[in-house]
Amino acid sequence: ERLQDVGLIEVPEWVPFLAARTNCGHLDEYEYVIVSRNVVTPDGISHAAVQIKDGLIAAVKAINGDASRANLTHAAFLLTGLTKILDYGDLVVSPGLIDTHVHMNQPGRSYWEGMETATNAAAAGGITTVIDMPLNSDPTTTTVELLQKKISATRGEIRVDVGMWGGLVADNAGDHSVLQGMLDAGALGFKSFMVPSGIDDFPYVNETHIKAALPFLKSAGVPYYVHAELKPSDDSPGECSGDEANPRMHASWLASRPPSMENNAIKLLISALKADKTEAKPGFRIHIAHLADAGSMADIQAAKKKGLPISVETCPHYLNFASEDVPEGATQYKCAPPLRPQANQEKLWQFVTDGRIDSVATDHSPSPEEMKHLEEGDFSKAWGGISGLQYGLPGTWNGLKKRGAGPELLTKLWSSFPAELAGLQAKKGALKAGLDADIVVWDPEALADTSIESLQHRHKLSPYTGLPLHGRVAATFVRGHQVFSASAKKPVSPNVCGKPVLKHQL
Ligand SMILES: NC(=O)NC(NC(N)=O)C(=O)[O-]
Ligand SMILES: [Zn+2]
Ligand SMILES: [Zn+2]
Repeated sequence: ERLQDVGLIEVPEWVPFLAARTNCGHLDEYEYVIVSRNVVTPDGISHAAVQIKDGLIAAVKAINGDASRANLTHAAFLLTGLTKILDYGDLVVSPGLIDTHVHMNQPGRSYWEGMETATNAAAAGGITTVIDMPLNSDPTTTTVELLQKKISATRGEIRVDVGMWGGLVADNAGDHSVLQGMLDAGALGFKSFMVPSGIDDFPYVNETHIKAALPFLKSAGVPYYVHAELKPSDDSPGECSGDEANPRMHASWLASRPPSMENNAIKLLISALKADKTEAKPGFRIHIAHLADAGSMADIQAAKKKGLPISVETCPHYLNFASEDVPEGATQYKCAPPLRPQANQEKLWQFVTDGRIDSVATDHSPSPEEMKHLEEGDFSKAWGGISGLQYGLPGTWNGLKKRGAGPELLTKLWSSFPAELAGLQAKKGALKAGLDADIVVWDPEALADTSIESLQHRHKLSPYTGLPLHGRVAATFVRGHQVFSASAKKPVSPNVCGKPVLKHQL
């Protein structure tokens, strides 16, 4: 009888037969309905029933007529004939978030974070797919063999789906067979640094390397993710003076990484793009990681206007914290590029709300607390990286809400654009029939739980702790598996419901 049921549902041919018949997570059912008055569909927000079967979205059915709060369950039953109905009332039901910039640090540095704790945090934060950076695992992910090590490391660990970026470094930039090998093994695209990364086996690339790699990346039709900061030129201010020489002040760290470092790197990337005449296949773009300097937006915007394939992300920490407000010695706020002044932050918000910034990602880059040197509070010694994976949704929504934007913008920034960036759009990033049932249910009016008790990260030092941010996650579903439910006794399901997301399986 079940086999016949499967035949009734129209799903694309690539969907494996009986994909998710065994269930994982908090729910026993493999076929059920999620209903709410605020479902974010590609056509806007509506009263709708999302029908889920075998891990996929079988249908999204609009509820016409009486969709009063009390009638939702009944309306969903009439529309679908199913009796397992999760009625979320007025909560927002939207595509799960895709965090394209995460350092999980496994294999090799699981004591910095690890896949289990990272994906637990993702589940609690409404993130259904994490794309892992090729560093700070040890070894880094710069060859086929090393990528395979990382794919193997997911086994028995991951609570949400996990994709991987390959590392494009000085050694392999010109070796297209190595790069192609990583794509064949499942990498979704490549990541480079243009400054020292803090990890010895992840050397940064220069203009020559970038020019050597571009023809390959363009013809392969894969994204090139870049940490865009260039070392200051000889005539830049360099050493800081006066108060700023105090290494316990964030201002000292800020002064050592001026906006010109970002701007020079971005200019170099744009000129390399202009110079390269290889035809770009769809899927190729340069994606500027973690833009902190709002002043660089003019160059990015001009390049976009010329039709160059370039996009840009920022991170919740640049949107929520400003340099002036960082307490003395509070190295949990240290990241690169650094948090910039308040005036810059407001401009970033403007670019997020007007659509000029394409995506938001956490750049979760945690380390053991000792590496933050909190007792000395020395910004020059502390590991650069902010721990914020669990707070991507509230860290973005809180400011969107304040500025009058709706959940559709959150979905664009965190689900639909990231899916397209990583080439996942045939499977993820929207609530529509045939896609994976990756869903987050959240309360836009309630404050997120930012207590240490509910924090899933391995290390609990995070600048978000205790911050009042709107956007409380109620439930998270990965391919139909309910991996998080705020109302469950143990909200994060202990089951390993995630799968690696590999390019050849898309
Ligand atoms: N090695 C890192 O994790 N670096 C990261 N560190 C930050 N952002 O401070 C990054 O993405 O640049
Ligand atoms: Zn970076
Ligand atoms: Zn990063």
